[in-house]
Amino acid sequence: MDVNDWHDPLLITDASSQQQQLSLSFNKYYRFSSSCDLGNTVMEDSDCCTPIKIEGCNAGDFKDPVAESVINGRDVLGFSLTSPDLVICTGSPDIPARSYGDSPEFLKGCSISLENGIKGSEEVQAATKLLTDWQGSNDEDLCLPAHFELPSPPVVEENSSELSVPIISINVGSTDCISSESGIQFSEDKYFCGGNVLSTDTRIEESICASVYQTARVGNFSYHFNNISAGFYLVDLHFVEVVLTDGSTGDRVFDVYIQEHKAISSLDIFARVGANKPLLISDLEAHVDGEEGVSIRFEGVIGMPIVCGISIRKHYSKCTGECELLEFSENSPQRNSLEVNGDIKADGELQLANVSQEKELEEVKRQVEELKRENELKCKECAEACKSLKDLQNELMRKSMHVGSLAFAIEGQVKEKSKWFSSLRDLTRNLKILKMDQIKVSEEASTYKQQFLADFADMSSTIQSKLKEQVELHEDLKIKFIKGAKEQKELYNKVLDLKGNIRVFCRCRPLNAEETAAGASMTIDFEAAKDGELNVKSNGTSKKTFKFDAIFSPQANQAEVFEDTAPLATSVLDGYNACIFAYGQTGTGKTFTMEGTEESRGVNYRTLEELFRIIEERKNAVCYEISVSVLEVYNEQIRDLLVSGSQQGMKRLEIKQDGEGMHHVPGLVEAHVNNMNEVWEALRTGSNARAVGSTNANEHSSRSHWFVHHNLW
Ligand SMILES: Nc1ncnc2c1ncn2[C@@H]1O[C@H](COP(=O)(O)OP(=O)(O)OP(=O)(O)O)[C@@H](O)[C@H]1O
Repeated sequence: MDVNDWHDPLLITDASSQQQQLSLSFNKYYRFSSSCDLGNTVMEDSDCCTPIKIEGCNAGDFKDPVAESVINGRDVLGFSLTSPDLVICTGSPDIPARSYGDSPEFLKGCSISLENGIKGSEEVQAATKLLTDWQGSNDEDLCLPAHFELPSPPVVEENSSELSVPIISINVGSTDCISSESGIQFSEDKYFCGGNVLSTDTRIEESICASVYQTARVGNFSYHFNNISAGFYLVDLHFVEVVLTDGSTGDRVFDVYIQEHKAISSLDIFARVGANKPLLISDLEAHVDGEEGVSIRFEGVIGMPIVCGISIRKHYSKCTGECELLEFSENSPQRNSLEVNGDIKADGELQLANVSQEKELEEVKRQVEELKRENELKCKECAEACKSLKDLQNELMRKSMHVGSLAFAIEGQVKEKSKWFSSLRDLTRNLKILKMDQIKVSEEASTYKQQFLADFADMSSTIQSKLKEQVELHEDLKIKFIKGAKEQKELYNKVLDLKGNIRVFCRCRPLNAEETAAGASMTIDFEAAKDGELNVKSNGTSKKTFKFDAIFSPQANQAEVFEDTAPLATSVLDGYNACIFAYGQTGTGKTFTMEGTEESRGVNYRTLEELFRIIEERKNAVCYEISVSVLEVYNEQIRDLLVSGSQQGMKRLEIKQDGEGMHHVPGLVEAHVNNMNEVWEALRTGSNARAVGSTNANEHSSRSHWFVHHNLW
């Protein structure tokens, strides 16, 4: 805002808001551009979305209140927020802009009226009006109130007896001299400067002289009567509105200046008497000092001035006053004039009148001083009021901005809410659909359940009968299986019996490095050994023949050797006793054949593997418990190899024979095993406890007989 941009009274109103309306009236206001920057918000014309009412202007005067910055000579300010509050600012229709000017000093004349119930004090308003009038008169000195507010001009009766005979009367706009019914002579139009002549056929019959009102002068013009001598005069002006007869109030408004002092302010003939009605404004004072004559100037405010007749009369009462003041100046023209008038008063009376007038003058001066002080006081009050107005205005702006932002926020919330409502509605609808589906599904489920229960009962009875059949079949099969297995076992063992209870195999190890180095060679004919006959050759001829169940050549591996002993594992699990042992000279390969190496396991390990495989295979039918005992016969003594070294020899072990002819060693440790690892652990414990030594034929020769006994239950 620019503080210097003070203007006409300002009215702020919000015609659209349903809320409390706020209207402010100022004698001045800040001028904004059509785009107002308020804080961070730039309000453009296009932002004006609120219907706007500008008080004091006709609705059709303009469409865009901001774009129309001047209406009928008044400045108009408009701005609007998108908030529901406010805001429109316009110039007051009552006071013309040019009456005030743009002076910042006019701040003193600020008056405030808050139409929402807050009003400025009457004193402030009165002072404001007074100041306004003073400023409007453009007179720095105090003037009579009649100068700044036009009093209702008298509509003089045409036959008024108070009117004295004019010294000059002009029939304005006419070249004819006419005489009125009252005898006044209106001469032809002269003494004018500017304007145009207007004539009409309309006769204003009710006037003192209808012909006077049939011609007129229109425009900005003036009259100068320079043949009038010094003195006091009264001027009568004849008006009639014969042109804008269909117009309205405010179509033609003008001022009249006599001797360049405003004598009539904002005269609106139509407003006073309407159209085609005579209007006589009389007794307008004119004082002629010297040879200047009388000048009358007409100046338009709205439209062009118009006048039909002018009369100038002598102001006798003023002339009398002059004579009173000039009583001792015997040779003066004034005295002569007073003498002519024959109205000179006695000396005493004149002195009394003089004293009385001096007192009146003093009183008037005192009142003027008092009014000046009061004026200053009121000005201060006005300044304070204006400051609070400014604060209020700022507060109002701030509130408006706040309201605007709240409105935005609310709008956002409302949108969000409506979105949520619509989502909720959709969800509710979906929920209803789902509930209906659920009911439908429940009904179907109930139907299916009943159907299923019925079917289930049928199926259950069917299954039970089938199961019963299967159980019976199973039992039958089981009996048959057991029977078959028994038969198979018997047949199998019969086969073993047929093969012989004791079977002897011969395995020949390959020549070792020493033997090869010593030039030794094989003396066995292994081609012939395929049939179980072992020929020992000497010097190329067969020297002796041995018969075995099978003969394994040096090329036979551990798996081939185990193949012929594997069936014994099945026999053992079928309840037969079996014994596998190796016999032979030292270094011939007994340990290798029975134990083997980690890479090439021997008969022991492989037989145990086979045992546990069959146990796993039969676990659903038979439950086996396995224990392992390891003993050594060394120097014709029995040693328990699963007993720790410190306990060795504490108990003497012997081989006993029971009543059934079975041999056993009472007190021998039996280690219960569940898998191959536990068995192998027991065997390794026993192996480590064996008595070993070296012989000429074997570096790690076993010096004992080692038995591994497996008990099965
Ligand atoms: N079939 C074979 N193939 C290869 N090497 C073998 C074979 N049989 C035995 N050997 C080797 O011969 C050597 C002697 O074998 P092993 O210790 O088994 O004889 P042994 O009969 O147990 O001797 P001892 O009665 O003195 O304990 C070992 O080094 C062994 O690896």
